[in-house]
Amino acid sequence: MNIEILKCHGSNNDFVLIDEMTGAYSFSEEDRIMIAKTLCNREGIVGADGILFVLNSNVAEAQMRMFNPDGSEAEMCGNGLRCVARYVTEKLGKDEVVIETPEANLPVVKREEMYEDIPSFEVNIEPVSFETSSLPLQSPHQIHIEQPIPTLSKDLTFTALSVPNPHLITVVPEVHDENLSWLGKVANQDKELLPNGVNVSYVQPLGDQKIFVRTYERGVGLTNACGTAMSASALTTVIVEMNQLNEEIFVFNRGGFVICTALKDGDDYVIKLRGNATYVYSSTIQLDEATSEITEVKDRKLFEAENHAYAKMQSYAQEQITL
Ligand SMILES: N[C@@H](CCC[C@H](N)C(=O)O)C(=O)O
Repeated sequence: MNIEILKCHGSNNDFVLIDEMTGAYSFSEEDRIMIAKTLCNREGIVGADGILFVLNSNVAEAQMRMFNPDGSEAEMCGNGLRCVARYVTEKLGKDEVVIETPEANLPVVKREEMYEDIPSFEVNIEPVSFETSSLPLQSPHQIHIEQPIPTLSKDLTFTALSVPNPHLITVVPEVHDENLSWLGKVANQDKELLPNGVNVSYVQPLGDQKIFVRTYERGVGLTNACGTAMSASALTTVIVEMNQLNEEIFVFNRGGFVICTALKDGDDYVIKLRGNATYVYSSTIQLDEATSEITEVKDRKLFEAENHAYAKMQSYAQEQITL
């Protein structure tokens, strides 16, 4: 099969976007899983942290389905949603649209550039739940905020929340990649504790309304950034009174930065996630269904100017982390 792909990223959390609205595809669920495993493979020709399938919707301007490199489908993807937001708004010539996702129809809007020449979008991250049953997490607590999980760590405390994909957040004085990687693997192997797996994040405070977040993503491993994890982390720092509700929180990561604002509407929280949506290249690939191998890549078009602009933003972000 021939598939037109758009390689894109949010905070260097990179995706392959496939437009099923205009492309004459008729993918089965098995096809989508195979496509995710094949195209995300870092040892293959493309390599990515996930696939964004953009489909028609009966209730919104478009629908997003996100698949991890292991072929599992996620309830939500914050960085990916910004890329889909850009793709759909540009395609329809609008500044804001609603995107259907597995658990919510979410408003997305084009915003002023957060850095020179960086296309920037804001998306809603919701529904948010602190009920342990929403992840689910096997816990003696109905709400698990800054509590230990003895099978994961003797020293750390964790906050569990779904946004609506599942997250465990732990605030640490310093981020150690090896520890996080170990913790992420153990948490995702323990199906009694976390039957649906979990995204695990370390949050390092950097000052007033400023944090650094590193995430082990379910179905992927350590990534440069995870939009839902940064949103869940920002909200967690508000809940533990480290940062302020209704105020912008600058969230730095390995691939750049985003701006999160946690809001409360009655009893419900919602997080606004603002950040880049950058196109890397587009091309057409030929995928052999029998062998699941990419046999040809053609018409590769690199988005040189915006990649150059993003490199500048990333250098700025890395400077902020080390200040
Ligand atoms: N990188 C994404 C989250 C992708 C899904 C995640 N790995 C999961 O399985 O929940 C983001 O930007 O939110």
